[in-house]
Amino acid sequence: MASSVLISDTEPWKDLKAHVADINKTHLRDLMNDVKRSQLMTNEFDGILLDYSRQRATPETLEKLFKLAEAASLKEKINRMFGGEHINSTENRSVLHVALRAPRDAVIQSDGKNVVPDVWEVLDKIQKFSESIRSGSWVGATGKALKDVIAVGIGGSFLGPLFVHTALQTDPEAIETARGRQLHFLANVDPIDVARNIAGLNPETTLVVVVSKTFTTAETMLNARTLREWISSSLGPDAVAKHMVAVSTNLTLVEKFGIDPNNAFAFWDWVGGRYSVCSAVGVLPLSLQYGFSVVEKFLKGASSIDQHFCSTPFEKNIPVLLGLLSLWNVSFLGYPARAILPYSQALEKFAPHIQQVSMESNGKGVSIEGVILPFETGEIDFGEPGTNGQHSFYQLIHQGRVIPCDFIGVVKSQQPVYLKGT
Ligand SMILES: O=P(O)(O)OC[C@H]1O[C@H](O)[C@H](O)[C@@H](O)[C@@H]1O
Repeated sequence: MASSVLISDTEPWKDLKAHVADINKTHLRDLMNDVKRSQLMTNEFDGILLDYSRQRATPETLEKLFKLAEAASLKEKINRMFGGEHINSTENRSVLHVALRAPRDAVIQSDGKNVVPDVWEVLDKIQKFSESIRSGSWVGATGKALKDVIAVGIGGSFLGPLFVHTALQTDPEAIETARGRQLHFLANVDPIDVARNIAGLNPETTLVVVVSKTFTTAETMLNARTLREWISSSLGPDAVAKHMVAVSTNLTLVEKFGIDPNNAFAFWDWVGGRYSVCSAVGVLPLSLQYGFSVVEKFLKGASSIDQHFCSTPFEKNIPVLLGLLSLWNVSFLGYPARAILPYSQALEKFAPHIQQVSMESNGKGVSIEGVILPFETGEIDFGEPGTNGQHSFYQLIHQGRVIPCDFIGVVKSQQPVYLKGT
């Protein structure tokens, strides 16, 4: 497809537009009676089962969506991303968050350089540093071990790490490795958030991690200055070196702020802030709380789905299927919202994380060439764990508007409780 042609001007798009009328004649009840269709519309990878049989779509819809993906050169675009090409055209940068979780021996190039050794240099540094804090070999200004951590950051420097922390909190292995430690997140510029975070904490035993890709974000810098004052007014200005570290791509500003560059953990401009949870942004605070080996498992899981996304044919490719179905719902069927409904309290912060990842990326009013789009894009994501949401907004979903829902179930709970006789 020539880059100046809008996707909505292609034949596969027009074909899907016409197909909407066919789907409008069907009822989900009848679609679900078609056993073969239901079997076709499931897919499994690495313990994840995707069942999309309850979408308002048929195998024919899928065929048409795959043709649209072809017209959009989706496969080539995926290859270009993994190949380190500058697909972030507005900033002229590679988009390589996948390199953050690549195995040590992988080769991923950006601007003619393999970036994987740089990634592992920082991961090794995090492992060493977090072990020294956790073991008590690194102590604070008054000689006490640092058992509590406040991670200061907002947006992508907050939501991903908070999501993973919330998910790990009730994992049996992570409970053991986090014993005696606390991890807090300070994001809001409202001083109430500072007050809540430091309540009950002692600066003598607290480590502050300032997390900011740019190191200029107003909220984060104000909160960082507030905590610097909290530490230095209680322990003296020299204590800052022992009690504050940073994660950033802007190491010059980190040093200017007064943090020892040896205690700064780098990442790179080819990591979009909202996709940075697998960089030091997430790995440092989470390793301090749970130990590096627990966090490494998270990186391995992310790497596994990267491989799946990169190499699996679209018919079986879970991220591609989810993306195409979202496009179908939003831009063809006209459903603007999507509810994310995990039936697991551990996934409580999943919807806010996806909100940023999806809504800060998609839903633009113009094409990548700046041409105004004649159709709606991007979904409004919201969600709550079930069953809480059932007693709140499900009423509207049942009886009011049509809202496509992603139900997420877990087969084996982190915390199984079986009450006899129920
Ligand atoms: O990590 P920082 O540079 O402090 O940025 C924090 C956030 O700032 C802005 O809101 C950007 O739109 C977000 O994508 C980013 O995550």
